[in-house]
Amino acid sequence: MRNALALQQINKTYDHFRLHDIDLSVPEGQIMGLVGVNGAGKTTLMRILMGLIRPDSGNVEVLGLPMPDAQVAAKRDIGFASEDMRLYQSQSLRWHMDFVSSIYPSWDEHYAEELMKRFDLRAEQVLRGFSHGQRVKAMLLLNLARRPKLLLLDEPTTGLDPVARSEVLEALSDVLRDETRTVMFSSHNTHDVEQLSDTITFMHQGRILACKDKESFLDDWRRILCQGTLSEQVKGLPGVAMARQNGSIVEIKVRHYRDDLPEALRKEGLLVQRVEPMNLEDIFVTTVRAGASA
Ligand SMILES: Nc1ncnc2c1ncn2[C@@H]1O[C@H](COP(=O)(O)OP(=O)(O)OP(=O)(O)O)[C@@H](O)[C@H]1O
Repeated sequence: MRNALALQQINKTYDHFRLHDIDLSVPEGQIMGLVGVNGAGKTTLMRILMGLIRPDSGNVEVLGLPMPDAQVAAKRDIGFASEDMRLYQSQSLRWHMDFVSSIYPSWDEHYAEELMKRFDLRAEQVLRGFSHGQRVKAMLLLNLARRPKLLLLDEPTTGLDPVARSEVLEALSDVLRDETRTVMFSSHNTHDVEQLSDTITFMHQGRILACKDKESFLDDWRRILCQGTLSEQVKGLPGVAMARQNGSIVEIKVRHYRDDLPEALRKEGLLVQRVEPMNLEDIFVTTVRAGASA
């Protein structure tokens, strides 16, 4: 399968931040969710993919074209929605739709009308009067109706109420049905990401901590509850990412869980009471706090 985007050994340094040796690729037709806390570097990565920022080193290829050098050609087939993209406040949604359709021959008016109904937007309304949620939906409509080969969505669900969020997530999952379209979207919210993504990437402090499909994350991690006293030896057992004493209970979170771990814990004087799966949010938070790869 061909890659829709590929980043190789990307570095970018700002005064107080650095993207470190980013290697990341997304095959055509896949949905990649990029999860990271504030300041992780998600927007910087997306801007590099769009050719808006030139990395200090490394190679960027988007839809088979080198970026930023071929950005004019590549952008014909990329949709990019981010909060800081400005719409014209004094113009209506219809004006924006006409404007975008005049530039992009791939504009699908039928799909645009369908999205307008689904998002409950009015074409004649002037953007100044739009709420935050309506603005996000308008931005998505303008990008989705172009039917780009690659969609880059920077935090499309941030700041939306629960209803608007589910409408946006539904529209995005419809995009999934088209196997020729690739989507990369960023979020703080693991729930949104796990609903939509084939592959999930954890990013923190400018580094990729992990990149795999959801099932692999869930298979790998376990939370173990034991009775007893936590020792340094337990913290040093293979795979232990977090261990803490809570009264008489010891809680342990483990990556690369192996069936022989309960026996190793018993040898350290702990009485294992429960071994349970972890959800993606817990895995993400534990990974970030452990500061290691998942
Ligand atoms: N042009 C710039 N000059 C200096 N520093 C920058 C610049 N752009 C981004 N940064 C810094 O890079 C870091 C990563 O920012 P970025 O916006 O990529 O993170 P993010 O993961 O998208 O965060 P958020 O979730 O808050 O949007 C931040 O510390 C930010 O201050």
